[in-house]
Amino acid sequence: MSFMWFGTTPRVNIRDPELVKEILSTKFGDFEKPEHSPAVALLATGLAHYNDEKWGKHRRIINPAFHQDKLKLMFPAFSTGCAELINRWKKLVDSTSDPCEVDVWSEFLDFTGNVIARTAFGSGDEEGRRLFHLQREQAENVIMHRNAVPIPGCRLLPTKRNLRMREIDKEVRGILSSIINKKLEAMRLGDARNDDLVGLLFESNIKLSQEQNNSKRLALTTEEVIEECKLFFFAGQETSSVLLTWAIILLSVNHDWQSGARQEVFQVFGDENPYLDGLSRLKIITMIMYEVLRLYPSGDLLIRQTNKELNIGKVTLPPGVQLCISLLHIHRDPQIWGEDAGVFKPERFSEGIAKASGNQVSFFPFGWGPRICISQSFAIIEFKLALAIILQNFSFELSPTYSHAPHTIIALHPQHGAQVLLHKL
Ligand code: HEM
Repeated sequence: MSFMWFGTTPRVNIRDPELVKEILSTKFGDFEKPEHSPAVALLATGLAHYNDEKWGKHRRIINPAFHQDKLKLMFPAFSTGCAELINRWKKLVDSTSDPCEVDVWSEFLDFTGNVIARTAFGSGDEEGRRLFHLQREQAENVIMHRNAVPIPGCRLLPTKRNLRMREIDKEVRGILSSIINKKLEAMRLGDARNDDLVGLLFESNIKLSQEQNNSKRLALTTEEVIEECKLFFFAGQETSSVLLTWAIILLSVNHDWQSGARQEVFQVFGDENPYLDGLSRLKIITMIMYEVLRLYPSGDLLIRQTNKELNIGKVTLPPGVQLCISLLHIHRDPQIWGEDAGVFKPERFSEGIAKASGNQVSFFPFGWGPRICISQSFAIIEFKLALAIILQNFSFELSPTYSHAPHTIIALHPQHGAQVLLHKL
């Protein structure tokens, strides 16, 4: 445990798996996620109203969106997104020379954004696509905001960027309100689909209201549903695109693993389009995914803030202290993973996560405990499907223009892009 200051906030760095377990599994109310800065809040404040005090044990009932049966309904949206990606890459290779250089980072941002747009609002929904572009622009503005020299009150000034951020927020809210109202009307007429996120949110919202004294009032207000939808864009796009990006980079330099994974995909699916049930039979791809998430966890830092005086290990902390859990440090700690902790070795996971991590909380790319990622299954299916289809259609190697510079801006990005050379199979 080490101490530091973050501005005026005291911070404690946590590296010990036992303490990680203690902090992440502590019952609701002892810790909260710290509030977002106002700039990030414009992008998504959903996390703020995952307020434990307000939602208590019901907090997760509003998010059943990614249960296995619901994922089946969403699978066509994943497949359509993948087909579009592959067709675009094929055209690119055909229109240039083979091999063709592609920056997979920006490609995967588009892909995961499209998947979220479809799974959130229904296939081919233009409003979903518009939202995705607006939220993407908003994310870029937030990043520039975070990189700017912090001058107190500067966010309130009517600068070009500040005005644009508010304009985007207004348009996003307008589109989401219209989608939500259309859904409500469809539900009233008994004509609502429940295979997209908004439909599922409403379904669980009504269920929760019924559980709460059979009240007719919906548990979530429209405003809260709007924030929920914004959060899904924010939480679901960057993380998944980062995972696919690092996987392609690592497989570009580990050709034996790339060929092994391709062989496995052909064994399970042949030339057929991958289907949901078959994805769970992809053992090598699962090992690769875990090893990528170990070395390049999409979100590399989890933060909690003490709500009251608490004993953490042997130390008593006052309220208001931030606890920073660095996934990067723990995932790469040689004392836990051995001297080759920094080396890509998917075989570590050949007997599962518990064996690889020595039965301790030393591998937790999706978080751990009560606030674990609600969309873990969604993200895993999206990853396996996309990688399987890419491997069926292309081989790839690192481009000479690629320079390895992982850096954290919200998620662990490749700073200068992720250029690879694609060969059509
Ligand atoms: C590779 C993909 C992903 C990774 C590595 C990932 C990782 C994480 C982690 C580490 C947390 C816990 C944060 C904490 O404890 O402070 C989290 C929470 C969350 N994730 Fe994901 N995530 C991924 C994909 C997604 C997707 C696709 C969505 C939505 C469609 C999503 C929605 C959320 C939400 C809403 C939370 C907040 C849960 C809460 O606070 O209770 N994530 N994710």
